[in-house]
Amino acid sequence: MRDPDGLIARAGVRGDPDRDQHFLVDDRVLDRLPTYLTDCDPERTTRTGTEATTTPTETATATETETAPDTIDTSHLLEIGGGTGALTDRLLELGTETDQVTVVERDSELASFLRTEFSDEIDAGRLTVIEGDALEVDLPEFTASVSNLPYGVSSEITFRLLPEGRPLVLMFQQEFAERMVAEPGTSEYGRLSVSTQHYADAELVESIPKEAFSPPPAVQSAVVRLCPREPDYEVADEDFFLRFVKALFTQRRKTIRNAIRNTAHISGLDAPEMVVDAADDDLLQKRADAMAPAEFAALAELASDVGAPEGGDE
Ligand SMILES: C[S@@+](CC[C@H](N)C(=O)[O-])C[C@H]1O[C@@H](n2cnc3c(N)ncnc32)[C@H](O)[C@@H]1O
Repeated sequence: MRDPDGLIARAGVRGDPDRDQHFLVDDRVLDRLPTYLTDCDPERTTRTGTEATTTPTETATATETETAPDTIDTSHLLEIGGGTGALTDRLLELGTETDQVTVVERDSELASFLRTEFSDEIDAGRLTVIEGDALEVDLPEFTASVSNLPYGVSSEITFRLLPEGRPLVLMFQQEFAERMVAEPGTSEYGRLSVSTQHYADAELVESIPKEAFSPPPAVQSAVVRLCPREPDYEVADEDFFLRFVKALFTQRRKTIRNAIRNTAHISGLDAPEMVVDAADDDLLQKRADAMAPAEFAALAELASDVGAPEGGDE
């Protein structure tokens, strides 16, 4: 296993916080990160649409004809933000000789170092280094991702990965991680919680002190495990649902009744008053931060039916 301080020394770099460069230097944390993947239930990680099983009958049929996987598929791991390769090294160790890792790194000096440091693994076809912005490059068909994300774009990257329906173990700033996993009725609960949990079961599995990084970030970090699954509600128009949730949380201190009326320009609702007339009175008296995801979904379906949402910008 490569020593993280040795990698930084060989790369001849100092992490630049202005470019989201905080390299993990704690071996124990590096060792633990990939292990968190294994706690996702492989039988439930079927969110990518075509494979999803929705009824008991369909599930029974599927298990008769296919063998359900008993472990998470780590045959192609994706890492966003490779840095000097300390985590890349652990991900390569996790797989067999035929498994692959793809790492995306925006910094050309670091990408070049990764190509030199891991030339054997690249030659063996086990590692691909993509130099570029993780928000723009084409991503491979990965089976899972473990990444210490660049915090400046962690939200955008996460919502690029989540719809892919793969198990993810991602490092965030602590406060962001707490908002992702928050439950209704808490001060951390908001649009980020509902949007995240629409795609996956989200769990904060470990807080990481600043000293685990070089250079240390300004705030504590946290690891979130995201196990993909279908939500326990149905929405016909996912884009509208997410836009509607975003709209209602812009008025989190108002009742849902007033929030629906005040945010039609965000949600795209054509007839907000018709939605208010049709919705349940108890629900309309709630505030957004007390609404469970399934309640947002039911309201979004009603709004789709009676309020005629039009396309809008995310
Ligand atoms: C927090 S560091 C993690 C480095 C390494 N994985 C580790 O754990 O030590 C984030 C890395 O992402 C890179 N990065 C920053 N913005 C990026 C982007 N938009 N796309 C891809 N990589 C990015 C940085 O250069 C840095 O190497």
